[in-house]
Amino acid sequence: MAAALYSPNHCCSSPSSLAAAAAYSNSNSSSIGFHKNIIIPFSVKRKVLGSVVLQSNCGGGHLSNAAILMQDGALATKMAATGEAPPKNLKEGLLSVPPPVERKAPIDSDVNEGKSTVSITVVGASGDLAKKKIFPALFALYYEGCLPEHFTIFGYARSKMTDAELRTMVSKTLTCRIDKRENCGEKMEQFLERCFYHSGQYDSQQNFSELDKKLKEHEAGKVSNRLFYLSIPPNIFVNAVKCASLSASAANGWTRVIVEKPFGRDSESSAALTTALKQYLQEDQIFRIDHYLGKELVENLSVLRFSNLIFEPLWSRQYIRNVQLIFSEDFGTEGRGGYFDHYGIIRDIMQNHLLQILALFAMETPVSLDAEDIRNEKVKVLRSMRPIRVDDVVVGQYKNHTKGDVSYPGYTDDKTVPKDSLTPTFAAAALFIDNARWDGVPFLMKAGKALHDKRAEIRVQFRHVPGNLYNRNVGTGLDRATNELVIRVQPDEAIYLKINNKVPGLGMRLDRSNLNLLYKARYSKEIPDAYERLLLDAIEGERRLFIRSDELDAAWALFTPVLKELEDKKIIPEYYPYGSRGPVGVHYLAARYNVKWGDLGVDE
Ligand SMILES: NC(=O)C1=CN([C@@H]2O[C@H](COP(=O)(O)OP(=O)(O)OC[C@H]3O[C@@H](n4cnc5c(N)ncnc54)[C@H](OP(=O)(O)O)[C@@H]3O)[C@@H](O)[C@H]2O)C=CC1
Ligand SMILES: O=C1O[C@H](COP(=O)(O)O)[C@@H](O)[C@H](O)[C@H]1O
Repeated sequence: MAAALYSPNHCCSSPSSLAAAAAYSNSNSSSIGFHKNIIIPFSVKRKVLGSVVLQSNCGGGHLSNAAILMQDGALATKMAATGEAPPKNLKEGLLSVPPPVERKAPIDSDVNEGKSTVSITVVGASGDLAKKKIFPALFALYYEGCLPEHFTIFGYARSKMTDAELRTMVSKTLTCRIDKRENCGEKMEQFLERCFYHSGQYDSQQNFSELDKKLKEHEAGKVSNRLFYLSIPPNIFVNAVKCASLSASAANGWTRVIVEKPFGRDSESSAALTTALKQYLQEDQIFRIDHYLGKELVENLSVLRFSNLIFEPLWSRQYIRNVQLIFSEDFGTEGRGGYFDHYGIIRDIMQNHLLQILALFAMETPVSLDAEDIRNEKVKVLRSMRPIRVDDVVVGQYKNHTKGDVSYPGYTDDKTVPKDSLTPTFAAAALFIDNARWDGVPFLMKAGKALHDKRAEIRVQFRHVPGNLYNRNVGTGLDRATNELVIRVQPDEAIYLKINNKVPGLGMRLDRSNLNLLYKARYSKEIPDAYERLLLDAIEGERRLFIRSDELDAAWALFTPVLKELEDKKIIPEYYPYGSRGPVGVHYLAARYNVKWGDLGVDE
């Protein structure tokens, strides 16, 4: 029997391991995979017309190598990324190899073959994000066998720490999704042994040269690739990039820099940041992270739309009445008030996370899944957007609230926030895309902190069924009877479609039900954290989920004028109690466009 095996390049490239896996797959076993010649569990096994396709834990759709077991038992590999032809002696019609999902970005085959190294430096390693997200994500990748064979992780910050102290700090925070898994302790030990620390200033080339020296020792003469993750406040981005680039760039491999948001606070400062970064880096070395693009359900948005015939034909003004992009958190700016007060919720969430989702949602079909093709389509959406009117924006700020014995602080109770701050902790806005597909469709965004629940979702409300035979049975709630598609990004990831159906029985009464794909009911595997996907992508040179500079410019061009107007006019936010549903103004905004917020309805 013939078998076709697909594997991500970084996990599985050895022909002998592929052969072993192929043989194993033929033995009617449960799902398998392979890593460094050792068979490890895989998550998915599918039959494709007599061939067996395996996907690894490291990438799902990010497939790059296909190993083809031929009839005579010989094994050949096909580099999907290079488009190399299948082996000549492959008998025609023997195999059905589904087209690989190509990653056209250069796949670092040297890394996979163990010839080169990847050094990851977390700049700002002593900080909140590094502890909370970056180190746990790196460990999860290591646990899953997704990091290259030769890798080293360095923490870099001003704080004085030894390697051992960094390891202790990191070990305390590895309370990630992996921590209850088999062999977690052992894996963690192995992971920590590959973590080191260097203390230095962010603007000292001398200190970065010292780091370079240490990195070289670990790279041991191999081709070196270096990834710097800037997990530091934005005012020191440029200094750190300058020093890293001039004094610690890879000598003979790639150098990439992940930059955390905020990328400026308006068009001007963002452009200045881009110009400054480009003094030291090429655009293709800069990976601007928007971690919402790494979330599973956001990643699934294009799959849902472009791989299901039933959605794409409805995806326009003809059938969609409005789209809602909703973000809410049930806690305030606790601990981050100093940062937040300079930015506010529009810059913190709307201009990046929600707008990126909107662009993905509304873009035309890209030519391919190639990063540039997708980003080209997103930019077109952003550039087709109508300027936001200040009247189409509602801003709010949370105030203190006591519930029972518990007292919740107001935003300005934070000592790092000025008492008279007008910074919005909540905002809602109506946006429009002036193109043929979306003309006149309101895209309503809403984002807030210290609200009654935590959620991020996309709601698509469809139009009424014309001449609906069943209007009579629906009664006056015609609005409630329209279909709604909900993509719940978090928590409890789900995609559900509200449909009308008949209540069973002899009468004719209509009911509203959900066709519900609840991920935790459908899949036993945990959903990886967004940072895992994005770090892996950066290591692989996959830019699809990172923000290109022209996307960033277009996003700022949309929001800068309205932000300026809100700030110049000193618009006073509507105050809402901590833990409430937010300012009532959002209902007036929605009503102006004949919209009802889906999350505030009776049957959300
Ligand atoms: N925390 C979060 O949840 C999120 C953070 N971000 C972004 O990620 C980046 C890092 O965030 P976070 O970890 O919270 O930041 P921190 O405030 O924790 O700063 C990270 C490290 O930078 C150094 N640092 C802090 N302030 C200064 C300063 N004024 N001058 C020089 N060095 C300083 C400190 O290290 P040392 O003193 O040891 O040098 C600190 O440990 C920021 O750009 C932030 O906007 C984005 C999304 C979410
Ligand atoms: O970028 C940010 O995102 C977080 C929310 O991220 P999530 O993955 O936990 O939903 C938000 O709290 C923070 O203010 C913002 O800077």
